[in-house]
Amino acid sequence: MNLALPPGHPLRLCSAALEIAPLPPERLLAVQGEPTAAFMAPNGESWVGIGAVRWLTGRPGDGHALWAGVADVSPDAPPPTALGVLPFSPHEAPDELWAGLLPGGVVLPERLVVQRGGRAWLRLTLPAAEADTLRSRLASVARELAALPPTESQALPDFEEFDDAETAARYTAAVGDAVARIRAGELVKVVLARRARIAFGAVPSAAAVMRRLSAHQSGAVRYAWCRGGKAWLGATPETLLRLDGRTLRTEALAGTRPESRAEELYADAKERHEHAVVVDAVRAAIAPWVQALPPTRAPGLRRTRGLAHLHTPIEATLSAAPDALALVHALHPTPAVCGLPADRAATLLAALEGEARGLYAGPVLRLSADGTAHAVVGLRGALLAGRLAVLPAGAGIVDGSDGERELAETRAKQGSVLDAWRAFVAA
Ligand SMILES: C=C(O[C@@H]1C=C(C(=O)O)C=C[C@H]1O)C(=O)O
Repeated sequence: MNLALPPGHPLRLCSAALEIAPLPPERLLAVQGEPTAAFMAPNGESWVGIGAVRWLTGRPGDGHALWAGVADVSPDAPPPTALGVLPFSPHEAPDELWAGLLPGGVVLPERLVVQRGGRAWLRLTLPAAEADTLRSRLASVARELAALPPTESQALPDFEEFDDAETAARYTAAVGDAVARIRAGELVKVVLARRARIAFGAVPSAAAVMRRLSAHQSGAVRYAWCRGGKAWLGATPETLLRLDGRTLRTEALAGTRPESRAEELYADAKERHEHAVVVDAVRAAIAPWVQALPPTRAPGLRRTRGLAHLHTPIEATLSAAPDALALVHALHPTPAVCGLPADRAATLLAALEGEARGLYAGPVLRLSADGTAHAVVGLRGALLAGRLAVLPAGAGIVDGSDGERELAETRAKQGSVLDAWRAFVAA
């Protein structure tokens, strides 16, 4: 084996890949890892990482540290790829619910299964000192994966929602408070979230929960971060950024209706305002990084199963070599999940929500060694802890927002997760 770097150095890693038989990516969530992380794109490409050979906080500049000293001996296979999740706010104190899943970070997985174009590869990355064992360990991990039982096909236990009335009343009151502050000129927009709490009759497998979401929301990016017996997983419609060479693609996604009433979004001044605030903020965030901002354009619609959003794609060419993590930090949090001005909105939402956001609305990352990257926003998700599932969802509050309507919007967003689970329970 011809490694470019001398073995024996603790900072050196070697990485090799082996083609394996494709398998449902969700099945891999049953493999215990510290952590197990998944990123599944609508085009069928998926990455599932198990364990970590490097685990960084995800600060700007960490990208270089991820790949430094990694010798890839399988350059014809899909490249080494890091996966990660970042909290909504690095300043928030985690509560009991999120303990174990936080602080997140960016992980170079020890075992990585990449699938694309109907093919699958297992990649193993190890300290270079263990390079001699790479091939035999690849073969034995491949055998273990091939023998995994199909846990993703298990039926989901029945479930029910509890304590909704109390949190619903608190939410409508918080919307009233926020509107009063917006009218007083303190801020322009704030996104307020609330949790739905679900009790399953028995502990569900994360693989089966994820599979229902994948089947129902195949047009979304599905993600998972599992650690210490808990999982944060979901199917999000929102991309924070995509990088391919110097091409940067981002978007504004805000303004919501049930899918059957999607066309109303165009004529609704409040939704158009909510959306325009996000467009302006995203353009301002990328302005220092790009050669030229694209002309502004009228929003279109993004339809997910059950919901529709106003959507403005924004594409530009970067003026220098990309640093995906720096761009993620420049864009996050957009006013689609926080508000405007961002600092006032963050303070207000923390006070009014009264519960930690944890990984909800935080960036979910796929960073590949070939420089391509995709970051999405951790929405439409559920935190699984034993028989409990907690589903956070929010709605953008501006002048003119009504508490009951915003509450209904958060329920509809939680419904996109619950409907996926129900569809299977009823089948
Ligand atoms: C905050 C959420 O969604 C965000 C808020 C939206 C809105 O206020 O219209 C729409 C899409 C997302 O950007 C969520 O799903 O929890």
